[in-house]
Amino acid sequence: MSAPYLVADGLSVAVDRREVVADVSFSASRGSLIALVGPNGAGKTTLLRALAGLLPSRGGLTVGGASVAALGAREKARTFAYLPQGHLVHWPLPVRDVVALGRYPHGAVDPARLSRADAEAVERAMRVADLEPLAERPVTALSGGEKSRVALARMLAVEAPVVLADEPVASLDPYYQIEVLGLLQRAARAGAVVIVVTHDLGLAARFADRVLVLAAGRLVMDGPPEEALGPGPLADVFRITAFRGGTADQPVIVPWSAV
Ligand SMILES: Nc1ncnc2c1ncn2[C@@H]1O[C@H](COP(=O)(O)OP(=O)(O)OP(=O)(O)O)[C@@H](O)[C@H]1O
Repeated sequence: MSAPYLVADGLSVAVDRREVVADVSFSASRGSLIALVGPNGAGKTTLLRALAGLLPSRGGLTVGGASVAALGAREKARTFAYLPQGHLVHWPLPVRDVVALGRYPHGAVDPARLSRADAEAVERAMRVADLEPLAERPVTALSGGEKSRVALARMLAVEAPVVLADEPVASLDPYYQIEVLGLLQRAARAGAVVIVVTHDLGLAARFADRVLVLAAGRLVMDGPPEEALGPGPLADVFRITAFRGGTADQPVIVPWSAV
C-alpha cells in the first residue's frame, strides 16, 4: 500500500451551528476505491464537500502533504474532481462542451479552442463514459441516466488525483451502474484516490476496496467490505439484514429485510 495521500484528522463540519460531521479521521492512498455509505442524513455529502475544500471544516485535512485550506481555488479544482448529486447544467450546450468544462481548472476557458492536451482529456472522458454517440446532442435533451454519464465524464476530464463522486450511479440502469463503478475502479487503479457515496450496499461490496460507514456524522466503521458491511453494522447502522455470499475478497450482499 502506498503512502496516504488524502488525510482527514479529526475533521468536523458545522452547518447552521449544528455539527453535521464530527471528528472524522481516515487516510486514503492513491490506487484505492473507497465507498462512503450511511443512512439518509448521516453527513456523507457534507463530508465529501468538506474533503474537496468546498465547505469550511475544523481539524486537519491534507492532500499530498499540503493543507487543503491553503490551496488556491484553481489548484483545489485541479486536485479534487467533485461530482455533485443530481445537478448538471440548465443550458442546451452540446455534450462535448459540457465535458470540456472539466478542463476549466486547467485553464481551458473556451471549449471551442481547447489545447491538444485538453481536447485529448475530453475525448478520453467521453470514450470511457460511452458518450461519443451523444457528443453533439444538447445536454438538456438527454435522459436522466445519460445526463449522469455526462456529469461523470466532465468530472473524469479533470484527470484529478482525488475523485469524489456523490451517488454517481443513482439514476443509472444496471448496465451503466456496473460500467460506471468499473471505470471509477480503473481510475483508482490508475493512481487516483476515489471516494464514492452510494446507498447501494451490494455495489459497494462488489467494487470498493474499503468502506467508510458514517452514522449521525461520525465514522463508525472503516474497513474492507466484508467487515464494514458485516451483519452487526448493517443491523446497528442501517437497520437491515442482508443475504450474504461470495468470498472474503469478493463479498456479495443483498439487502433483505428491515429490523
Ligand atoms: N445547507 C444546509 N443547511 C442546513 N442543514 C443542512 C444543510 N446541508 C445539510 N444539512 C443537514 O446536515 C445533515 C447531513 O446532510 P447530508 O446531506 O450531508 O447527509 P447525507 O448523508 O448525504 O444524506 P442523504 O443520504 O439523504 O443524501 C442532515 O441532517 C441535513 O439536514
